[in-house]
Amino acid sequence: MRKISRRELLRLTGAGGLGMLLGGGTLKWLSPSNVSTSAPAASGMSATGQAVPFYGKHQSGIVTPAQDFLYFAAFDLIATDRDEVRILLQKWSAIAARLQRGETVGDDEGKPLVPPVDTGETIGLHPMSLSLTFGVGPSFFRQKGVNRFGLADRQPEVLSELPPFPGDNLKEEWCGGDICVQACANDPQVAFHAIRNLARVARGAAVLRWTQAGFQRTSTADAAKGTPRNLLGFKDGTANPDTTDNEQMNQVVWVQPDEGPDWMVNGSYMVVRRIQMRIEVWDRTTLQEEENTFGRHRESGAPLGKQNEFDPLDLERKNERGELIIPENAHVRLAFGDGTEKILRRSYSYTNGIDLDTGHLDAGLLFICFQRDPLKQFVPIQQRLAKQDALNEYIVHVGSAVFACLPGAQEGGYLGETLFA
Ligand SMILES: C=CC1=C(C)c2cc3[nH]c(cc4nc(cc5[nH]c(cc1n2)c(C)c5CCC(=O)O)C(CCC(=O)O)=C4C)c(C)c3C=C
Ligand SMILES: [Fe+2]
Repeated sequence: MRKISRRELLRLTGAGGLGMLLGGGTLKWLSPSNVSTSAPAASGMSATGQAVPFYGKHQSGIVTPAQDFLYFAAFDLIATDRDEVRILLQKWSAIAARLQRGETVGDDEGKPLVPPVDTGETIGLHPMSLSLTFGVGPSFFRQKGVNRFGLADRQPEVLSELPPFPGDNLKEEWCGGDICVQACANDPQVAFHAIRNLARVARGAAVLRWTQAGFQRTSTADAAKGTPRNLLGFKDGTANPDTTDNEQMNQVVWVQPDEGPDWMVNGSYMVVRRIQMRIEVWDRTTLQEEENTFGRHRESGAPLGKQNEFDPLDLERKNERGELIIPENAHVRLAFGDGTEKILRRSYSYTNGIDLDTGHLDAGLLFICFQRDPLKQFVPIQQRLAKQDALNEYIVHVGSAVFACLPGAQEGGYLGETLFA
């Protein structure tokens, strides 16, 4: 890892930025040996409170178990040269490793006359399985056609803006971003703290573009950790590929050595769609109509006509009147297609007060999925759904973004090292 000089750091952060946070002192926060552990000793820590390793072949937060809460942030770079971007990723990697261990950004002891290095709201808290997953969007490489950081020749062919889909009602304020950070944790304050502090140290290099908090039923509410339900009341995630099966994950999620670009091997592509639900309309719909919309039973999550949640879909089966049991326009039929396109979904519900246009609750799904190739996986599925899905009566896509999630970093290295090599 190339060391960051003090001059580089000060140029990047400005007098009021990290330079000040450091109190004119040393770059102590970057050193893993200088650890200010805010987390209590591991004894007595529940499984949900444990640390998820930051370093590894792949980034965490993709195939690692989904936590209860999400804080998602898309950033725009205001850095003007490539070194500033590299330094930002180096700083973020060092800090992310600390935060995932349950540590604060840095040691504040003995510096009463400067602002604390860390904002403090996680002092004394467990790591809470925090994972921080970083990705770069198409605009990271080219902004309005401009090769802004000299990295345009490294842009993956499959990392392009998603095509428009019928029915989209995308709002600028929920779209795009040069870099994303997906913070997931079993405590909302831990997830928020991570984004807040990453944004704080990015000062002078990147600014927040949009954020979205998300949640699902907590592991305390369902100790058995069954499939979570979305805000339409249905189990969501049943037919996901098995994240513990490496072979499946290599087929569906991880970029393989033969498909390039080389710097993305062991990374994955993330698609994010902010999907608003027309919950007032849904709440006036009969149970039968709801179940026909998804093609699954609400209570059990089983495919229509089957008993158990994990029974396979039978898309040919007809009732005594000769009608398909899972209707032609049911969500699962169209999402499954011919079974060749698979994605790993890792979505969270959101609520955002009231939609001022309609006076209704603003609630929905921050749909997040991972795949090796968004153009061959997400796009054809969404093309079928956008055209025909019975669910379209009850949802509208209002935000959209795509990111290349970097391969994992090795200890002593940083996220994006292969990209900047
Ligand atoms: C383009 C991809 C998908 C979008 C967008 C999407 C939106 C969306 N989905 C639900 C609820 C459910 N989806 C379910 C299954 C399912 N959905 C997708 C893809 C997208 N969904 C896939 C690939 C699948 C699996 C299909 C299969 O192989 O069987 C289900 C059923 C249970 C499950 O398997 O998870 C539900 C419920 C909502 C509410 C939504 C937008 C708001
Ligand atoms: Fe779905």
